[in-house]
Amino acid sequence: MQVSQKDFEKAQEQLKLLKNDPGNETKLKLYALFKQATEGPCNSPKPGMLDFVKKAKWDAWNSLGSLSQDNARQEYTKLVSSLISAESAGRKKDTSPGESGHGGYETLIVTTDNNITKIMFNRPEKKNAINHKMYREIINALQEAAKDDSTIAVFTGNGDYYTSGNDLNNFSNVQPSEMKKMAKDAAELLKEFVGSFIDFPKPLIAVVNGPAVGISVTLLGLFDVVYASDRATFHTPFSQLGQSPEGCSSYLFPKIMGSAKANEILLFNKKLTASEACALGLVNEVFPDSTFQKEVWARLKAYASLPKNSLAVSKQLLRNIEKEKLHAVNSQECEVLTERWLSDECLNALVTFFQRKSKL
Ligand SMILES: CCC/C=C/C(=O)SCCNC(=O)CCNC(=O)[C@H](O)C(C)(C)COP(=O)([O-])OP(=O)([O-])OC[C@H]1O[C@@H](n2cnc3c(N)ncnc32)[C@H](O)[C@@H]1OP(=O)([O-])[O-]
Repeated sequence: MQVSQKDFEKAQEQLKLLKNDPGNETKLKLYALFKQATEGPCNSPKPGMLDFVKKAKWDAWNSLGSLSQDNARQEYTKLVSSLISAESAGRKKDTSPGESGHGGYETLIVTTDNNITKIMFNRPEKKNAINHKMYREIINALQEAAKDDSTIAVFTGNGDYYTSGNDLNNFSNVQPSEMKKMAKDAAELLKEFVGSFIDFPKPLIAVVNGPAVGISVTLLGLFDVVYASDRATFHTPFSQLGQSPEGCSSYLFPKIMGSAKANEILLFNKKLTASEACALGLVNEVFPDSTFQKEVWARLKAYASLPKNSLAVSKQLLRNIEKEKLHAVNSQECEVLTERWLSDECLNALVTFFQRKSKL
């Protein structure tokens, strides 16, 4: 997209019409892009350490390096336009007073409040099963949360389930001639999906409000903290479904809980109670369901008031040691699954589910 000087000036006018404060980080970004667009790379002397505001502005501008004035104009205009559309999308109906809703999601409720971006699975009538749309929306929500003003991001489920994992309808209505393509596309989506958890730059917390199945369990190894209600259970019925582990669990579960315990869970479908998952190190702490929400959100509010940048750099230090390995594991798991999805074992398990002969 080529942005003219006129578009750039229009964006400056539009910015004045914003009703909500976009937050310091976004304001610094806008400042830096504006300076780069109008004056080119940072050319002023570095302010003293104690001149916090000037230093933050200088750092933001300087961080743009040799970005061209054209590109800076373009990025500035794009950022303003995204702020305007987010504001005009308005607050979602499901938000409480004080929460700002992120519009445009069908399968999730995404809100930001008290420096916490909450991403809530929202298909309660289907036990929050993750259909293709939800995979895509989660990837988008994580991208948004990485850039927004929140300090931490939290996943939870609406209704009685956390989530029942992959929506098995993702595999239905596929013509035999399209099976290979379906498996390849699904593996690509899964790789991108898990990759967005591996790369997420801020502390990521799971508030497991009820039973969790399949991929929603394996992904927990990629979260920084996991809190669970005592109603929650953790089940990865991969063999039963003719499938194989994903979410980097083939590497992270043995690391978290030791091979023997991981084998029972990942090979033999062992379903864990919340207290078992806690004893194995997959869950940090279990709360009685009656006080779960109150206790957990009070704690998260306190975490989210800690210095945001310090938390982000610390999270990244911890994650970066393993990032490459995790991406490699993710690729391999997706490759194996591509084959599994074409196997008779997997097809038979799906037929069984849809015939309602057995439930897990
Ligand atoms: C891609 C990456 C690899 C990922 C692997 C995994 O995640 S492996 C793990 C994959 N996950 C599984 O294998 C879990 C499969 N699901 C189950 O075994 C059971 O539904 C249950 C135990 C979760 C809840 O039993 P319950 O008797 O309490 O409730 P209910 O059964 O009456 O459910 C209400 C409605 O929701 C529907 N629905 C729920 N979950 C799914 C789903 N995942 N899919 C589709 N639909 C699902 C259900 O059909 C029903 O729809 P209806 O009839 O109203 O149109």
